[in-house]
Amino acid sequence: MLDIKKFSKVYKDGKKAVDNISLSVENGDVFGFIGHNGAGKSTTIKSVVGILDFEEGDIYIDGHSIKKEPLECKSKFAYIPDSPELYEHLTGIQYLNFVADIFGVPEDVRVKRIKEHAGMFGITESLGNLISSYSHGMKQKLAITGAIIHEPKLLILDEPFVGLDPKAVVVLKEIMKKMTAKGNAIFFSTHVLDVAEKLCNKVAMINRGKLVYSGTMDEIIQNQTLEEFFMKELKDEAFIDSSKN
Ligand SMILES: Nc1ncnc2c1ncn2[C@@H]1O[C@H](COP(=O)(O)OP(=O)(O)OP(=O)(O)O)[C@@H](O)[C@H]1O
Repeated sequence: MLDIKKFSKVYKDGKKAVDNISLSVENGDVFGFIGHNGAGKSTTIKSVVGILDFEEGDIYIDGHSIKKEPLECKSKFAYIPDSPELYEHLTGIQYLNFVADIFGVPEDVRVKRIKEHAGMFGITESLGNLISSYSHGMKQKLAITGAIIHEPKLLILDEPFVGLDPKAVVVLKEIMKKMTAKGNAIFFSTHVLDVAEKLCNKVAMINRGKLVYSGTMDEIIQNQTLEEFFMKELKDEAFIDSSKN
């Protein structure tokens, strides 16, 4: 569903933020992308969704290259950034109908999905209000409701659990599980390792732009927690670095 192949990203100032990473997300996967601050997660995600361009490697969504066939790719996935920027002058329901129109979601289907997901998040009564009056968490809930209105084959999220209240975290986890049970895939970055451990069947860890692990969660947590694995990987890296000096 998502194939990242030998992808590197160098920013204009010469900073190599991501260095030759490859990974594959398959149908039905809940794939967690973990790493410390500045490791390269958002850079990778923004390149996957076509916001950032890049020279080295390629990224395929359902077999289409984001570089060469961006429109085909964009019809298959939905992306929720860490701080969604929505059209503040629209009401919640106008925004949801706008997204549903873009993706050609039939009236009866969109009504059903809005009722279900806005209801789960508890924002139904606010849908008639302007988005400019929403709190940060409400905007996130609306962005998620909009993103899944066309049942994307691939849902891409950058730090989805930050800023959500505990009930919304439970709801989002439920939505993610339901999506993947239908054979769709999810790729998301997170610092919340205990959620990733419980939710993800696969995980990749990036450290200073390089991939240090990509594989199944089961392999990692045979005799340690994901947090222990994460700390060990970072410690090993620090040891290798200091041994060079
Ligand atoms: N526009 C930019 N120009 C130059 N360097 C950048 C730019 N954006 C990010 N970087 C650098 O690229 C590296 C990776 O940043 P990125 O935002 O991808 O990290 P991240 O893993 O998402 O971090 P966080 O967990 O803090 O969100 C960092 O060293 C960062 O300073």
